[in-house]
Amino acid sequence: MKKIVLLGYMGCGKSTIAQNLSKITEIPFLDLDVCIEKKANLSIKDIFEQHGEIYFRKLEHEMFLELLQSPENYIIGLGGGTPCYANNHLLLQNEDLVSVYLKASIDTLYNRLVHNKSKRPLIADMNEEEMKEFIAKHLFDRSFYYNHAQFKVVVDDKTVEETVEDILKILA
Ligand SMILES: Nc1ncnc2c1ncn2[C@@H]1O[C@H](COP(=O)(O)OP(=O)(O)O)[C@@H](O)[C@H]1O
Ligand SMILES: O=C(O)C1=C[C@@H](OP(=O)(O)O)[C@@H](O)[C@H](O)C1
Ligand SMILES: [Mg+2]
Repeated sequence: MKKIVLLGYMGCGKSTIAQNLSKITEIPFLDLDVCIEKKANLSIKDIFEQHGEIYFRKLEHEMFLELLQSPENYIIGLGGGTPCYANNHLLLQNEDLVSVYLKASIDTLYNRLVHNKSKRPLIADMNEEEMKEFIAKHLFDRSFYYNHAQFKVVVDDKTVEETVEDILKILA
């Protein structure tokens, strides 16, 4: 059994899907953001506010390496930006793991994030119009990195259960 790494834009469902996949497979689940928060003893929002994004990206890279080097098996939910910094995208192609890009459209992401942005410092202060434009541009920039995943699952119009099913098929 290999480590399973879920990636994709903010709001695509990494944390939600990882948790549900964990229940079915009985493989423990770790959320990279939660691991960073525990280690830094600060919320993601406070890390950004007190130390800035570059410091966060350093912690994120270190924690990603630490989890990948652990001898135990995990389902790991990355942060939306994880593959896009510190050459983390190259780690997604490691044969010791299975990486899955949860691909969502701009509309899906916008609809999920619009009422769910306060803990996400990159979008927390944006109004609805700014957010839609930001997501569109940002997703375009980041797709290059997300496309380094070994597998892709389109999540638009799917229930949590349907997306989990799609990932189970990849793992079978
Ligand atoms: N079909 C679905 N799959 C995944 N998440 C969904 C779905 N429908 C609604 N949601 C909601 O979208 C949000 C996804 O957020 P989250 O799992 O934190 O994503 P990420 O970790 O990728 O940022 C959650 O609030 C979740 O309840
Ligand atoms: O896209 C990003 O750069 C970020 C996504 C967040 O994780 P989620 O994708 O789980 O919201 C979190 O790591 C941080 O706010 C930065
Ligand atoms: Mg998350």
